[in-house]
Amino acid sequence: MAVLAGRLARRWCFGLLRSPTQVPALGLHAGSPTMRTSQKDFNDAVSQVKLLKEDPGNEVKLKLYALYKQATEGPCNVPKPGMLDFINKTKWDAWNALGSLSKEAARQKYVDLVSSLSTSSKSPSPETPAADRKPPEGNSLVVTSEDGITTIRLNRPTKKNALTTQMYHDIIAALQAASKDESTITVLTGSGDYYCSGNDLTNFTHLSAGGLEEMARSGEVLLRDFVDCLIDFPKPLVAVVNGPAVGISVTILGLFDVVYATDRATFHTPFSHLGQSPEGCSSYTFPKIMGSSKAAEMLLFGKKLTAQEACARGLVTEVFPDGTFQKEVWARLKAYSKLPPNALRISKQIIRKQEKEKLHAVNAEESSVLRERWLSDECMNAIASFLSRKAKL
Ligand SMILES: CCCCCCCCCCC/C=C/C(=O)SCCNC(=O)CCNC(=O)[C@H](O)C(C)(C)COP(=O)(O)OP(=O)(O)OC[C@H]1O[C@@H](n2cnc3c(N)ncnc32)[C@H](O)[C@@H]1OP(=O)(O)O
Repeated sequence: MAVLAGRLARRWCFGLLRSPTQVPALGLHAGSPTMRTSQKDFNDAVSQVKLLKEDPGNEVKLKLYALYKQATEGPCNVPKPGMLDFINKTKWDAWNALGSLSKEAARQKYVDLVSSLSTSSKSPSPETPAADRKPPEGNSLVVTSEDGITTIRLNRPTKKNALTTQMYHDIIAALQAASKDESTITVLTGSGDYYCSGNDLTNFTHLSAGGLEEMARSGEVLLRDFVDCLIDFPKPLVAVVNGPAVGISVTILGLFDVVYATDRATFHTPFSHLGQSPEGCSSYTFPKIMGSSKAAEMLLFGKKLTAQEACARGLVTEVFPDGTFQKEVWARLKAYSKLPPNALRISKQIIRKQEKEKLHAVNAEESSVLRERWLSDECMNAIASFLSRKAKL
């Protein structure tokens, strides 16, 4: 019963706002600085929300929800939902945060907010440069093969390429195909300004009938399969880090053969902030790559590294100026892809062979520890906090 995060979010915010039965008759007057907002203004704003051309995003939808409740029912007067009821708890928090704001003031704020959205969500004019338009969220993963290079591109730029559960499955499938195709080198990269913002935190809202325990169990299996696939990948694996990288997109870098980064990239793993623990074999590869105290600074305290710092620590192979990043990196990879594929394969095998067994054991342990973490109060509170946009990591 996995439900995509966006659809879920849309359903819970817009669903509530769309029901006409939820627009009861209010008193006629509310205040703007000089004029009062009428019931009609408010009702019109409620109708306008349904006609918005662009999804205004979860943060705005949450504000609209809270203001609507405050405007129609007054201060939050229902019991706080349980800790595991992420979505209703997030909504309750937003409504409750409005405190004793009067119905009139809430109505006014609602109307103002909708009016600002209606102005900003007008379709872009034909003159809008293509680069300023957001590409549609169609294929979250794009796989291409050219010049001896198979490229797996994370393609959810509006969500900073956060990894949905479907994307983990798709990456596994893409890696399996790439390991057998004609290409010499395989590349992982991102679309837009981010490389990847890590695990999509809304993955945690996809509760099946088995509840939280079942979600954590299937999360453990998926994580282990995903990382196993990287450990066993037989060809040179290159990360082309086109922007900031967070969480699992950073931890798995220790399993890549080469990591090229733009100087705009940053690297951080905010596991403690999220009540979680390291994965991607980073509990083993990071201390080995950069020494235990530097690894601890990243894995325990979530220290964010610049690309240059990550390079100095050995996590990144080379940093390129952002302006020439794509050109230089792809030119180099094209040259490397002309090397004899079998020699590359065999050399990689020799380099990695000694480690494989250890890496699989580390992966299994990290995944199992994470399963427990996902069920902890610390983790659940952190996810709820992200979903209610209280925290930016
Ligand atoms: C038990 C089930 C699990 C199943 C899967 C198992 C697989 C294994 C999991 C392994 C464990 C992995 C751990 C990690 O990766 S931990 C790291 C998780 N990532 C984060 O904590 C980053 C959270 N995001 C942010 O802090 C910021 O968004 C960021 C700094 C990345 C960017 O900030 P900025 O202000 O520039 O942009 P916005 O915040 O406005 O972001 C734009 C929209 O993108 C959405 N977004 C971004 N990152 C994520 C994310 N990680 N998950 C979900 N959504 C994300 C953000 O909400 C915005 O959306 P809206 O426009 O709709 O508001």
